[in-house]
Amino acid sequence: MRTSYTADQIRGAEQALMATLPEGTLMQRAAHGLAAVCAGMLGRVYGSRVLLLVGSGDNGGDALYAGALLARRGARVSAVLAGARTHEAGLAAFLLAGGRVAPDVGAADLVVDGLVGIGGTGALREPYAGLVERAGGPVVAVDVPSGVDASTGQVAGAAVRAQVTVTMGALKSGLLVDPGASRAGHVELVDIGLGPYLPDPDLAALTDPDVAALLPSPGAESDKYRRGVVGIAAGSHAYTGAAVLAVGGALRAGAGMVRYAGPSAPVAQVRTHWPEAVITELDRPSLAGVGRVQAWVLGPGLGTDDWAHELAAQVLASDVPVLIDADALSLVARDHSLLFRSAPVVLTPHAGELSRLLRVARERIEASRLEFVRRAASELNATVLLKGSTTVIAEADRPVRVNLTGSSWLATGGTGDVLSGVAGALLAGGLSGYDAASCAAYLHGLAGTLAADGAPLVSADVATAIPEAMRSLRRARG
Ligand SMILES: NC(=O)C1=CN([C@@H]2O[C@H](COP(=O)(O)OP(=O)(O)OC[C@H]3O[C@@H](n4cnc5c(N)ncnc54)[C@H](OP(=O)(O)O)[C@@H]3O)[C@@H](O)[C@H]2O)[C@@H](O)CC1
Ligand SMILES: [K+]
Repeated sequence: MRTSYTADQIRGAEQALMATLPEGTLMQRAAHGLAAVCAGMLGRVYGSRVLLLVGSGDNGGDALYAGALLARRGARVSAVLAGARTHEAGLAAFLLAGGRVAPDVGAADLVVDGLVGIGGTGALREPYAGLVERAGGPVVAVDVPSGVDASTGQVAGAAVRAQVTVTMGALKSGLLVDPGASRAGHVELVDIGLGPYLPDPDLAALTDPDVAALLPSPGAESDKYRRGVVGIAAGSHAYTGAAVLAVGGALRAGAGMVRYAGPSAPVAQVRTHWPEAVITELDRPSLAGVGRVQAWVLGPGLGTDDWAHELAAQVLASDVPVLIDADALSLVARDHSLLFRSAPVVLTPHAGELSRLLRVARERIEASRLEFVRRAASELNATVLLKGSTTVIAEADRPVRVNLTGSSWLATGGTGDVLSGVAGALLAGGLSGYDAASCAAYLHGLAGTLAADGAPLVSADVATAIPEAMRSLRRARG
């Protein structure tokens, strides 16, 4: 499990640790870690040109001490002092090591962004914003890319786009969530001894062994019912493919059995593609005769007419967990009373769907994914998986989970339907909504990477690659 923290949480831990150590120790640890990463990026330190962008706080101090270490190894290091004041001891060490102060940015083999760290607030002010825009060359950001909110990943104006971010003590949440995450590049963590002082994390991200340990696997006693029966209420005369893809996702993710219920057109398609599914053709929106399931997937391609509303109401009146996706999210956005139930609900919106559910502009959601996924989980009393450039999963009183797998090739029609089916299989297999949603996002991202392998994919390929993704996790676990 990887964990991350807000700026305030980091500050609290740093203060507690600092109280046990001689003054300046932490900054020295930070600077040594930073200089080592810079040296690695430069390859040959001697004779290389390094430019430090130095702000008024301790983030600038880290950069100056690291610059001093590089200067002592023969780098030509210059520093633009951008703040109204500069870390005094850091500047003295830098000048003593042969560093020089420059009036403005110039050509460099490496730029070190020490403008602001966890003390930054709001959009970068001048002269910082201009420096960020003028500086050329590969950038290593100190602690967080300047202009990215360390706690939320929000970017309010100009912001550094780093190749590498060297972060001190623990990950900051803004490095895991877009738009901040895509500004951070590769993140290197420098251990400064903060571990014992950190509180419960703000965010958590599952890794291969976590997901391998959570996934249900059949034992000697298993049969199709014990492994979990998933019901899929999806598809319509207009949209048949969504039903095929959701059923495929559920089957490939290891459902003991999939029961599909829908009208004749998608039934014909599902029957052709998935002889494994047990099918009920519906001539009216009723679940009578569909049989017992352990979880429902509701919504892909369902439509939003009265027929769809009635079927959704019946599914949601059941006493098993329900995953609500796509058209069913629109139905719920129009009629929140559909969500009044005691069994678990998992919602899987993208930003546009969440904007309808919360009645908040889509742009605001995209700029502030953490805030709105948390709000949705608490207001709608559900597990909420917000899809997008960073997929995040929220449930009341739990750390938000951030999904770290995925490929840009997954941004294609139908992949969400596969994700619903995968999550439905995991719910039926007994995972909680929180674990089912997080593991489904992880497997789906991994399967997307395997299926794409650097080239376009279609959504059916993602379902096909789910077993390979599971095998790769289990191999990693040994
Ligand atoms: N504490 C520790 O133990 C350790 C800390 N460490 C390091 O210290 C960093 C935190 O240092 P910090 O607290 O001095 O804050 P920091 O981010 O450097 O700058 C804050 C100043 O920036 C300014 N400013 C703010 N927003 C702005 C904006 N939008 N646009 C322009 N300017 C803006 C504002 O200054 P003002 O403008 O008011 O003069 C504010 O006072 C941390 O990230 C890590 O790198 C490590 O060495 C490990 C040990
Ligand atoms: K920085």
